[in-house]
Amino acid sequence: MLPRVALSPPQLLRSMALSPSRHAAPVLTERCFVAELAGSELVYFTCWSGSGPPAPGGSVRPRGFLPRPGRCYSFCIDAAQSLRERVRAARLHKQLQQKLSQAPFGAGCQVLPLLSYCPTDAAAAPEKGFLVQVAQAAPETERSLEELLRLHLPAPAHLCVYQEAEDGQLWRALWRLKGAAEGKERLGRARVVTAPRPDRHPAASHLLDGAVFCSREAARRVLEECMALIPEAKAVLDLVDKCPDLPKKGDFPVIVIEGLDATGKTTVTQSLKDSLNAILLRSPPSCVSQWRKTFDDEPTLIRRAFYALTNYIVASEIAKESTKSPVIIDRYFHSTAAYAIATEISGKVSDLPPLHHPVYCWPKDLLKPDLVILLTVSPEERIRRLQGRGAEKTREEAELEVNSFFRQKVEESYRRMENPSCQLVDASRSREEVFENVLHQIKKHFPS
Ligand SMILES: Nc1nc2c(ncn2[C@@H]2O[C@H](COP(=O)(O)OP(=O)(O)OP(=O)(O)O)[C@@H](O)[C@H]2O)c(=O)[nH]1
Ligand SMILES: Nc1ncnc2c1ncn2[C@@H]1O[C@H](COP(=O)(O)OP(=O)(O)O)[C@@H](O)[C@H]1O
Repeated sequence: MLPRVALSPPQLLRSMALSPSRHAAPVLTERCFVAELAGSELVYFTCWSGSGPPAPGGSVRPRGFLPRPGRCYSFCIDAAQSLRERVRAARLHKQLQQKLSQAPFGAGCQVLPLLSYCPTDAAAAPEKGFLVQVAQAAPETERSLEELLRLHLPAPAHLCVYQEAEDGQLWRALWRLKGAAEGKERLGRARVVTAPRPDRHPAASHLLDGAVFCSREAARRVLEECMALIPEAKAVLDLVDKCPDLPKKGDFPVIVIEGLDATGKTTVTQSLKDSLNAILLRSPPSCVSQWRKTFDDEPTLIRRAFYALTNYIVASEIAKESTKSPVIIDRYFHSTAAYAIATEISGKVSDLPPLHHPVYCWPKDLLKPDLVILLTVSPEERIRRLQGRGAEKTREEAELEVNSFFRQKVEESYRRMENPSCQLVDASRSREEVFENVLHQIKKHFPS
């Protein structure tokens, strides 16, 4: 069983918006929340226990929140401070996500990502949790949820229950779950109102070194913390530690081909290898393939640290090979960053961090290629090719297929990458035309 994560009552009471006294001027709670509803719609809300009308922006009941006549629950896992606690909290969140996708929660429950954040302090780490919408309020579902929290969260665990009152208002009750035998105690009740949409997605300021790693050391520290939990972490670190720091690129051209799966990277890179008499590398490299499934099943913090470190392993190969011949790479840092950003930033393209955000910048200690080409095809053409290829999909590839909003966020994140940015090539044409267009980009970049 995973270690427990401390949920201090003050953080919960703070999110309960217990105003100092019922007659004090009503204030919005310190904590606000954002949930990703179906269709990647984000709903921002907070709780209000003041007696007067809520402040502007906090007076409307958030829509799409509570299925009628159903019920809604939520809980968050405290944003731990130390890296060790962050690793354990991330794995606990992943474990709870898996439990909530199984019976007895499966069919009648919609489990939505929830983020709790402090609107007045962007530096305060957001807390990840879940909003569980239940189509038909049923005591056994509530009991199962309470049991899940009692089992995995530190005692006393806390659960928020949302209900519609006779006046049509949405109310949230905060319950402290004591031991199974002692039942539970209601700590307070507050109205749920919309919260002002922040200028930036609450997760944006915590992407760096939480999902997109901007240094080998930052990624390395995460896997070091995992060694006691994931045996393969040590094997990956041993490989990384054999790689020189800051390997230098050789004199031959280093060209990366990027793009969503089935855009034609494998086809183009193979043709480039033959026509340029180049060495073809891939990220992640084959030497870590056997551990990929293990890390693909881990939460973002750990999974992205793994992919980031594999880029440093490839970098040492690039340094070596580019002294002898041109090097073509199938995926590199831009794939790692684009998938991490699109996974961590809920909502749509408009919710991504703005252009020139540091998360789109190349890590200073990662060997930089001369040219990055992004293959783009229409969604329809991509699906056609995927079906034609019949390849086994990663979970993200499956997600790309069903969730066009996720795909659009990955694509847009690729396009926002800087230093180097991506040169776009329309890859929806014939293999020959696409190859000609890629060669044209390369000749433009390397005139001599
Ligand atoms: N290479 C790479 N893949 C990632 C990363 N993060 C997530 N992925 C997932 O891994 C899939 C691609 O894995 P690859 O090993 O490149 O397999 P592939 O056959 O080359 O993928 P495609 O050719 O694009 O279909 C992506 O579609 C993502 O679902 C990353 O940092 N690097
Ligand atoms: N320009 C193209 N036109 C039509 N089909 C293509 C083209 N390029 C690749 N394909 C086919 O599409 C599928 C995916 O191509 P692949 O090179 O494996 O993409 P990726 O490596 O990006 O996943 C393969 O079946 C491939 O034969």
